[in-house]
Amino acid sequence: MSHNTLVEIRNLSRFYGALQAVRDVSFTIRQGEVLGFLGPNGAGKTTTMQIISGNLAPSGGSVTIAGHDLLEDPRAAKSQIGYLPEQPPLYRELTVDEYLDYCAALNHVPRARRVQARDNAKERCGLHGVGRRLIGNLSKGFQQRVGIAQAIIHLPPVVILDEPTVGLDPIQIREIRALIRELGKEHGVILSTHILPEVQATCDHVQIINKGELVLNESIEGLEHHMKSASLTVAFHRPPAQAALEKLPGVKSVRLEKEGRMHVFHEPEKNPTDDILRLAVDNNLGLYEIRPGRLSLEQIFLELTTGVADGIVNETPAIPAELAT
Ligand SMILES: Nc1ncnc2c1ncn2[C@@H]1O[C@H](COP(=O)(O)OP(=O)(O)OP(=O)(O)O)[C@@H](O)[C@H]1O
Repeated sequence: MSHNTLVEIRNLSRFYGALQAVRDVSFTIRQGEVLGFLGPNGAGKTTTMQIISGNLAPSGGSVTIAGHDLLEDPRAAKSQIGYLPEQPPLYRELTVDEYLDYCAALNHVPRARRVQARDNAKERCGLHGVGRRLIGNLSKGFQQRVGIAQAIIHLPPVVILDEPTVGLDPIQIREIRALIRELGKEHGVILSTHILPEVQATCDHVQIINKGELVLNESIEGLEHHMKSASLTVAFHRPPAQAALEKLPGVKSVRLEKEGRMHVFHEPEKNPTDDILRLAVDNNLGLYEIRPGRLSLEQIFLELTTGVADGIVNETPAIPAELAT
């Protein structure tokens, strides 16, 4: 484990009866990194988060948190983690201060340091001024801040946030994302979400899980590269059969558009431009346009999780309303 690796997951798996919800998943998180964990419903995100946070036993594999093996030394490993589950564990009848004091005690913050820990967490989460309010009377955005404050009250190196912006309005979403970026400066953060722009707005690294398997593990820069380099738009006066392009090395799929135009999706490491030019010249296809396409994260997500990249975009990707919240 390198000196700034905070979480190391090796060959993690989890069965629910016959269903394998997580399959041989391995990854690491370093200090100062916000990792976006993406996947469609039922992909295995929550199961993975619950295992890493020590709330669910894996069927196989290992989890090491800040040097502590979660299975061999669960108490030490869990003390290094702050966890905001999908349903924040809030007591609506307590005030914010009462609740955070309780969480500090639960996380073994020494009694003499609890007030300082509480004030520090409130400060970082923008909760000053609401310490005496009942949690049940706060807006959803403020309740979510309280949920994040309980996750960081003991200053854990690793913070795990499961869908932290679900149900918030756009202003609250923006504030919580800014808070997550802020947390990422000091902690290693795992952010589970199915909101794609959230990953682009807050994360340094992105992972996509599908049917329990990791299908993408990339830095945001790597993803940008993938977005730019994984497709070509080509147009012919006398278009070839789709199958002729699909046969070229590196080509994954071809989509027909109007006026002899086609989108060619290819392996990122195997650009078929030369082969397409040769095919066009050898067969007199009247090639009049060839240029790199650009995929949106949504298209990469769809391609990896359903095998279909639906359409191609120009430099400003269009994101459907339900994903763009
Ligand atoms: N306690 C359980 N018992 C049986 N099956 C479960 C249990 N929890 C989850 N599953 C199944 O395991 C798979 C992965 O579920 P999980 O909740 O980890 O996915 P997810 O990616 O978090 O989905 P979502 O985005 O819908 O929350 C799903 O098929 C789900 O139905």
